Amino acid sequence: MFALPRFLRFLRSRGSPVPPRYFSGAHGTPSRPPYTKRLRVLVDMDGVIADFEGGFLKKYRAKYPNEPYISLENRRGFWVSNQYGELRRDLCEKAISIWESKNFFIDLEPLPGSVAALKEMSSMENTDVFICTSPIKQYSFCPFEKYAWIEKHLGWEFVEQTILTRDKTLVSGDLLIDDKPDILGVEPNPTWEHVLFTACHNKDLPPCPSRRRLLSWNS
Ligand SMILES: Cc1cn([C@H]2C[C@H](OP(=O)(O)O)[C@@H](CO)O2)c(=O)[nH]c1=O
Ligand SMILES: [Mg+2]
Repeated sequence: MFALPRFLRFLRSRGSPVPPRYFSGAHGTPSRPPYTKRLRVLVDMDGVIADFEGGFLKKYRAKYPNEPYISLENRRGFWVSNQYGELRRDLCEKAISIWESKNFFIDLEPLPGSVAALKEMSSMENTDVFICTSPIKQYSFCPFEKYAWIEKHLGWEFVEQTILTRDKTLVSGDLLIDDKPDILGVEPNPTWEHVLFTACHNKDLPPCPSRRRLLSWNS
């Protein structure tokens, strides 16, 4: 399990220079002097840099003060609406109404240390950082608010580095830092290695020796 400083050292070791013959452009001309392979890091948004779970619970409790709720400590399973539906069937729809509402995504707080960590990673030599996030299917507000959130908290440069997709397996990269335990799509062999970001809903999953975990953005 990585804490941030060790993770950053790991990134630096992955972004090491390689001989020119592996990375040349058309007709043997160097593609990007000084002949380095750049490390491409894809960073998920909700549950990794934006506090989806905390923002959900706050708005759910404000909208439904008399309904039961699940504390972050007791959250299990990726999909919030599934666990609320198990608590009581009609709570599934009530949960969905929260993230389908205007201002849900723009109002999310950044997760501690995430903004500084993204800026640090993107300033590292030979490292390209992209935000790779899935919008919800009800698209009235979410896609716009995700871009607006990124500009607000990370700056305009990161809007340029943003990929919105419902299928992350189609995006090429070296690493994907994501809180979802299973990232599936049409591509059975994505190019990236999935680093699981620890969140309230996945903290109790049994350790998986073949998958790295990043504990948090704080050292
Ligand atoms: C419905 C739901 C969505 N999400 C997030 C994940 C996706 O964003 P991201 O790819 O940035 O993690 C987005 C659409 O599903 O909403 C949750 O994290 N939990 C949920 O229960
Ligand atoms: Mg996520």
